[in-house]
Amino acid sequence: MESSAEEPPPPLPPPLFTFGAIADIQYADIDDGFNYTGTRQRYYRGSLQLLRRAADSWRSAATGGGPASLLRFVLQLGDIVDGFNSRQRGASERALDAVLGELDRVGVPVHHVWGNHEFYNFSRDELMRSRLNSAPRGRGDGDGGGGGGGPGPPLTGDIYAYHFSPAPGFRFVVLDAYDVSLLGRTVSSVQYNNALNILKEHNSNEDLNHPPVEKGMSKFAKFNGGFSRDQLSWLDGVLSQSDDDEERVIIVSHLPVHPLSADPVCLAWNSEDVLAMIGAHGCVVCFMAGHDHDGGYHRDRDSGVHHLTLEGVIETPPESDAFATVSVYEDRMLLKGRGRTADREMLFTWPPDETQVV
Ligand SMILES: Nc1ncnc2c1ncn2[C@@H]1O[C@H](COP(=O)(O)OP(=O)(O)O)[C@@H](O)[C@H]1O
Repeated sequence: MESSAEEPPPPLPPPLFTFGAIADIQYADIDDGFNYTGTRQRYYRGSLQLLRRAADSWRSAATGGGPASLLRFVLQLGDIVDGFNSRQRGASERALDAVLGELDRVGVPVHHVWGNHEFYNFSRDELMRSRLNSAPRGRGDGDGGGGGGGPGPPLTGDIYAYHFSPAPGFRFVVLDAYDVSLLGRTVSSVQYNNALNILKEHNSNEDLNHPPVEKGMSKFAKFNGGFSRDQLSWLDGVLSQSDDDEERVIIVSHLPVHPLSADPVCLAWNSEDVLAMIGAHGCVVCFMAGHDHDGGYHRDRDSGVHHLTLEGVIETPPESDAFATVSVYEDRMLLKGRGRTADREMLFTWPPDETQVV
C-alpha cells in the first residue's frame, strides 16, 4: 500500500502548564442595562452565571487530565464588580463576595488585575487590604510583589504591580494601569493633581469621562489611566532580568496598549511608553488586557508580541460565554476560547519561519 504524500504533524506533547483568563465580569445584582452610548446590552446578574460556568470548566481542568496539563492559576483581568454596586450600601462587598466565592471553587490561585470599576467600588487603600490584592507578600526572592523584592528598583508607595513565575522559563507581570489616574486617588493628593494635569492637557471637555474627538486622543478619558515613571522603571528592571534569564514573559493589565488590539478609546494614557519598553526587551511574548468588551487581537509586526484583549463577560448574552483556558508549551500558547472568545494559537518565534502559520 502506498503511503500518503504528507504525514500528519506529530501530536503536541502535554503543555508545561495551563491557566484560565477572564475579563470584565462587572457583576451587580441589578436588572440588565446598557453601556453609556446605549449600543450594547449589559447582563449584570447573568455575568455571575457566566463566571460560574468558567469556574466549573477550570475546576475540571484543575482536577482532571494528566499532571502536566493541570490548570495552575486564573487571571482575572479587572472590573470584577460593576460600579453600580457603589450606589447601594453594602452592595459592593456583597457582589465581591459572590464573584470571589465562584473563583474560590476552582481551587487554584487567582491573580487579580485592577480596572476602573474596582475604583468605583473601593478606595486604593481598601483594595490593597482586600482579597483583590493577589501580590505575594513579604517575599524578596524575585517572585515577590508590590513593594517587595524582585529585580530592578523596588516598587515604592501603593503601586499594585508584581510578577510571578508559574514554571521555570516563564514569568507573568501584573501591571497597575491606574497608577496615574483620577480613579483611586484622593482629590487632595499629589498623584491626583498630576493625573488631572495630564488629563486636562489632552482633554478639554467639561466632563472628563467624555473622550476627546481628536485622532489618537480618545484614550485621554477619566475612565482610563496610565503607568508612572516608577512603575515603568520597575518593569524595565524585571524585563531586563528576564532577558538575561531567557524567560518568556506575559504581561497583564486592565488597559490594552496596542492601538490595533482594541478600540483606541480603551488604551492606557501612556500606551506608547509601554509599547516602546516591550519592544526593547526580547523576553515579552504576550500582553493580555480587558476593558474593551468587544475584545481584540493583534500581533505586533516589529516585536512579534501578541496583544490580546479578552471579550468582556458583562456584554456577553446568557446563552453564550466569554473566557479562555490557555495551555503553554515551549514554543507557543494555545488558547481555547469559549463562546465569544475564539481559539487562538500564539507562537513565540518571530519572525515566523515558513512552516508556521500565524
Ligand atoms: N462617552 C462618555 N461620555 C461621558 N461619560 C462616559 C462616556 N463613556 C463612559 N462614561 C462614563 O464613564 C464611566 C465608565 O464607563 P463604563 O462604560 O461603565 O466603563 P467600562 O467600559 O469600563 O464598563 C461611567 O461612569 C460612564 O457613565
